[in-house]
Amino acid sequence: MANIEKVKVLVLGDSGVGKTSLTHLIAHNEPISNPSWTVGCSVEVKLHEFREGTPTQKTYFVELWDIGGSSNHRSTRNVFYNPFHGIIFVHDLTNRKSQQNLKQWLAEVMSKEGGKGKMVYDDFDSEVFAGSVMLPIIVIGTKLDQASEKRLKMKQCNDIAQDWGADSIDMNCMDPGSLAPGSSSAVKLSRFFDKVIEVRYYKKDYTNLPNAHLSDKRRFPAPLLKLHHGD
Ligand SMILES: Nc1nc2c(ncn2[C@@H]2O[C@H](COP(=O)(O)OP(=O)(O)OP(=O)(O)O)[C@@H](O)[C@H]2O)c(=O)[nH]1
Repeated sequence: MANIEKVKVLVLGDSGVGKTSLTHLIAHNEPISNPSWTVGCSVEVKLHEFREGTPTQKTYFVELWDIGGSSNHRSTRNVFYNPFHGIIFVHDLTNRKSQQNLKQWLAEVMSKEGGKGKMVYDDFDSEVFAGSVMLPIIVIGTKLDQASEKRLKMKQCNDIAQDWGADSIDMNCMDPGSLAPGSSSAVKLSRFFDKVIEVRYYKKDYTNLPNAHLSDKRRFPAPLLKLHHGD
């Protein structure tokens, strides 16, 4: 176990959207009955089989950094942000505002004062790789069990994941079957973690990896965020 390499994934979204519930389900394969309000940050670890079922299969640790969503802690939580290798954006399907607020979460996590200067963020551009920092993301909508048909239709018309070109999952975090092995949600999540690991550990050889073409959305549905340094 000592030699297992790890990646760090941030879990971001408004307070109460279900980040702790989601993180627990991913890490333990079972729902949490009574999640407490996250103060600061809590970290869960998942063992992930990278490129499962292929000759190059390898085990990695995925650290899931569940960041407390309360706006009271906005000014201090940036200590948890860097460095990280991917982001799970979480919103509540019964609360449209929580989806819109993900833009602010994106801006918050990408703005870093000091050090190398203030970072700015571009629109998501899944076609751009070279010469930039690459960041895999995925958007997860929670409380599917409580969302009305009307709300889900509205979301389809105004879907932030689509706007960003990101992959997305809608799910009930209280249902242990939501991420059942082989389900489309589990496959999407597994591919997202694969992507995080590839960008983190295989970046130099990325263009030489088999099937490592952004246009191949079946293999790499998670988009990449292009970052650059601004003034
Ligand atoms: N029915 C239902 N309830 C959910 C779901 N996900 C989370 N909840 C409930 O929503 C409430 C808030 O969930 P948390 O996981 O604590 O939310 P959080 O985003 O971690 O909140 P903060 O710690 O304040 O940032 C809890 O009562 C959960 O049981 C879901 O998919 N379905």
